Amino acid sequence: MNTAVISAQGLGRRFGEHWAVRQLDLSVQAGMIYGFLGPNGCGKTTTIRMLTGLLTPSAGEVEVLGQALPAGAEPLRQAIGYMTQKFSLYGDLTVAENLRFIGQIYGLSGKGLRQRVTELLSQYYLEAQANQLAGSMSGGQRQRLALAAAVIHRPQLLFLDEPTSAVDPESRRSFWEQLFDLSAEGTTILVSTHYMDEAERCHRLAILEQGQKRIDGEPEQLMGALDGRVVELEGPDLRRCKSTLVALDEVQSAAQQGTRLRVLVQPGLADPTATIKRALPVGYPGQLRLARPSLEDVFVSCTQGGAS
Ligand SMILES: Nc1ncnc2c1ncn2[C@@H]1O[C@H](COP(=O)(O)OP(=O)(O)OP(=O)(O)O)[C@@H](O)[C@H]1O
Repeated sequence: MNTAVISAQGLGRRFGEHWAVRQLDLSVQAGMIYGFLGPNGCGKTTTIRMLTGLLTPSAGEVEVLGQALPAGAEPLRQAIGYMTQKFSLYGDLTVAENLRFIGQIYGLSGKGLRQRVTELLSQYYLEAQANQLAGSMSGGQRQRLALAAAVIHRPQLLFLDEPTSAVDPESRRSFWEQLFDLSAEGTTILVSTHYMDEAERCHRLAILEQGQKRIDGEPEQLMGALDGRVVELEGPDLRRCKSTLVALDEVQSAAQQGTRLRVLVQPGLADPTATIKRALPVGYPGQLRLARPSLEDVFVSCTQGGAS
């Protein structure tokens, strides 16, 4: 895993006066599942559209699968798969007809096309729906069909733009199993999401906010870098504790999770639990302990804490 299939320097895109993506440097190695994590409007779709050659950058250099963009957009199109946020297949064609149609666009025909459609129907658990109109399927079935269509031509590189935003947790889990299967076969995957649990499944990820990359790395490393900075408080009156604690210079943020308050302290603090204890009312009966950092903590530490 040491060949960059996506490489960008200073990539940017402006709409009028507004920079939707700014100064983005990116390197995605072959075989990797690379995640873009960020809230709505942070520039995930705009970046993916530039990397697929569909949108011309306003600034920067970008090379995907050896093609400099936008010049190499046409040859690139045959080598990549792209699953957009919106269901873009034909609701009035059946599942099998949709796959045959997309297969033909990618130059498959005859026995090869029939075999590939049969294979995909089985692999993506769509055999029972083969003759059903795509428009009448459930969210999870549509999403499996969209993924099957995106990989019909066995692309080396697959772009998925918030692929699971409209499906239930069970469908999301099985969708990710399919992504790991594709990755194990050597497909490089770039996936955007605003779900922390999905981002944590990626080999590597970038956190985007307001069109800029705030941080990137392996999820475990990013979380490990916050060791010793997350304190969990369990006790009564957490709303009032929160307003007291966020007013401290030593505290970067605090967020309630059920019966607990997670407090992220500034880097370099010698004894975070003691600092927090001192700030709480004398005799406050709550429990304080250092907690294992989560990806949400990473997100809060490197952004303005905007809700995703
Ligand atoms: N064609 C366009 N014309 C003008 N502004 C645009 C256009 N496309 C995107 N933008 C703006 O660029 C910013 C980034 O949008 P983008 O769709 O890339 O974000 P996103 O992270 O994919 O969010 P979402 O998940 O909501 O699609 C937003 O402020 C959006 O309004």
